Amino acid sequence: MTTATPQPGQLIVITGPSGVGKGTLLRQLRQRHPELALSVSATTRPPRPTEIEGIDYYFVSVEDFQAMIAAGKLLEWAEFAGHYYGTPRDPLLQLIAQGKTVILEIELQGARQVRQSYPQARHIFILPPSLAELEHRLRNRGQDSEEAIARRLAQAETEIAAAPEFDVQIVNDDLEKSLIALETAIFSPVP
Ligand SMILES: Nc1nc2c(ncn2[C@@H]2O[C@H](COP(=O)(O)OP(=O)(O)O)[C@@H](O)[C@H]2O)c(=O)[nH]1
Ligand SMILES: Nc1ncnc2c1ncn2[C@@H]1O[C@H](COP(=O)(O)OP(=O)(O)O)[C@@H](O)[C@H]1O
Repeated sequence: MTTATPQPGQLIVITGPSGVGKGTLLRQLRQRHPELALSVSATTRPPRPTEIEGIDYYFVSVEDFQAMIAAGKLLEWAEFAGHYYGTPRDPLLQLIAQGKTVILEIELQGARQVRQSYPQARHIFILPPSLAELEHRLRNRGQDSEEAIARRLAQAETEIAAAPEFDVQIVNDDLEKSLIALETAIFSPVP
C-alpha cells in the first residue's frame, strides 16, 4: 500500500510590537483551530513565572544558542531587547512537509529573514490602536521590569513603521474582531 505525500502546508509569520496582543490572539486562535501548529522558539531570555519549557519557549544559555546558530539549526534568529530568539529549522520543515499550517510569532528582523529564505510564507502584522494603549497593555500585563518595558517600547516605533512590508495588517482593538480578521488572513486561499 502506498501513502500519498501530503501537499506541503503553509507558513504564516505573525509580527507586531511586544504587548500588542499576539500571544493572546494566538492562544484563542489555537482553541478554535487546534490543527494549527505553533512553532516553539529558542530564547536566552529567562522564563516568566507562567511560562513552560518546550511549550512557550526552549529556554537556553547564550552558549547553546550560539552553538545552534553555528550548526545551522535556526531558520532565522535575532537579538531583541537584550536576548536572542530563534526558530528551530527542522521541526518546522517537518510540520510543513506533513501538510500542517505552521505559525511563527517572531519580531521584525526574523520576519525579514524568513521573507528571504522562504518567500511562500504569508506575513501578518498586528498593530496597536495607539502607542499609549500599547504602553498600557505592557504595564497591565505585569510581566516585565521597567527596564524591559522601556526596551520594548523603544523598539515598537521601528517595528510599527515596517507594517506596510507585510501582506496583511490588523489593528488589535476589539479582540473578537481581530480574531476574525486573523482567521480570514490565515485561511483565505493562496492568491
Ligand atoms: N526573530 C524571532 N523573534 C522571536 C522569536 N520568538 C519570539 N520572538 C519575538 O521576540 C519578541 C520578544 O518576545 P518575548 O520576550 O516573549 O516578549 P513579548 O512578546 O512581550 O511577550 C517578540 O516580538 C516575539 O515575537 C523567534 O524565534 N525569532
Ligand atoms: N484586544 C485587546 N484589548 C485589550 N487588551 C488586550 C487585547 N489583546 C491583548 N490584550 C492584553 O494586552 C497584554 C499584552 O498581550 P500579549 O498577548 O501578552 O502581547 P504580545 O504577545 O504581543 O507581547 C495582555 O495583558 C493582554 O491581556
